[in-house]
Amino acid sequence: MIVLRDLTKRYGEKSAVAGLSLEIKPGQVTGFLGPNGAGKSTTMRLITGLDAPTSGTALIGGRPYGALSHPLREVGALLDARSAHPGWTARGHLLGVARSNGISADHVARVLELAGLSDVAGRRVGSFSLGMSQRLGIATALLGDPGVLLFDEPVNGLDPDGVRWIRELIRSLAAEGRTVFLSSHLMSEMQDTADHLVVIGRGRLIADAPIGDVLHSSSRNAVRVRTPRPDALRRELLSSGMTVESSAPDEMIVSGGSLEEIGDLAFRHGVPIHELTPRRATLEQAYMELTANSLECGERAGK
Ligand SMILES: Nc1ncnc2c1ncn2[C@@H]1O[C@H](COP(=O)(O)OP(=O)(O)OP(=O)(O)O)[C@@H](O)[C@H]1O
Repeated sequence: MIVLRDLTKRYGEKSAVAGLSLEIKPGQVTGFLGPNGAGKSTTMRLITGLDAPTSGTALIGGRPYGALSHPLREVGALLDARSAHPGWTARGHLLGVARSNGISADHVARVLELAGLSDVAGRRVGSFSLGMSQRLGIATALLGDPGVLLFDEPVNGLDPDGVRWIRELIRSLAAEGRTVFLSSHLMSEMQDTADHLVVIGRGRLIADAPIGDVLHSSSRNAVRVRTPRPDALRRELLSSGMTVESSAPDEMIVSGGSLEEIGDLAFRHGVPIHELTPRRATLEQAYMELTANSLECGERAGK
């Protein structure tokens, strides 16, 4: 479990993270979203002790990173894929990290295998593609078999096979009961991977909710209706306060009412229905609405 309490980081006049309080729970994948510059990487750096907060706390299993006696056994992080020294081999890099963290060398072969790097373990890291470097970063994060994992843009540079591999790995790590905190700008990937979402903007919390709730709250959820009497149905839908958009002569997209409400209304007025299909909002649509609103609020608050 990761607990943030009023976490704040200022760089000069600028607040990169501004009073963030939340709990990132074990046994699920928590997706971390926000526009460029929202403060995601800074938050991850504060959690992993790479930067010190201006005020507030970031706790892993109840303690700040600096108080962990064997940090890599408690928290693994992929924050910068190119952080390994280019002159080392992949195996040499992992052995060095294992040694300095009191982790048995046996774990090196295990994570090389897990990350699909066994065949290139003797190659210098400097010759690695971005995708191979991402895999090495993930192997390093998993080296101490930690209960808490942070991944900042882990699919960056991976090919479609690699993207699927990391999605399945991340899901299995959460299924094992670990705390997994994942940032990505790829909304479709996040929609497939995360159980819970934390959205921030300008360093402040915008949403902290199960992904289903975030999707459900979008105004882009609608119902597609086909009827041979569109004018009659439109009149009744509009007078019930719903919004109607025509998509074809006999077809309309209705928002502001559930499938059941629309079906019942049509039945009451004797309008035949040929199709009634829910049109679910995508995470991208829900996210755009959430972050657009936050910008408006931020601008209003700044006036
Ligand atoms: N070392 C630093 N010195 C000064 N400002 C910084 C520093 N690190 C981050 N910032 C600023 O803090 C804000 C948050 O940056 P951060 O990198 O955490 O955002 P992010 O959400 O990770 O963005 P992205 O999606 O682009 O990676 C930005 O305005 C950034 O310019």
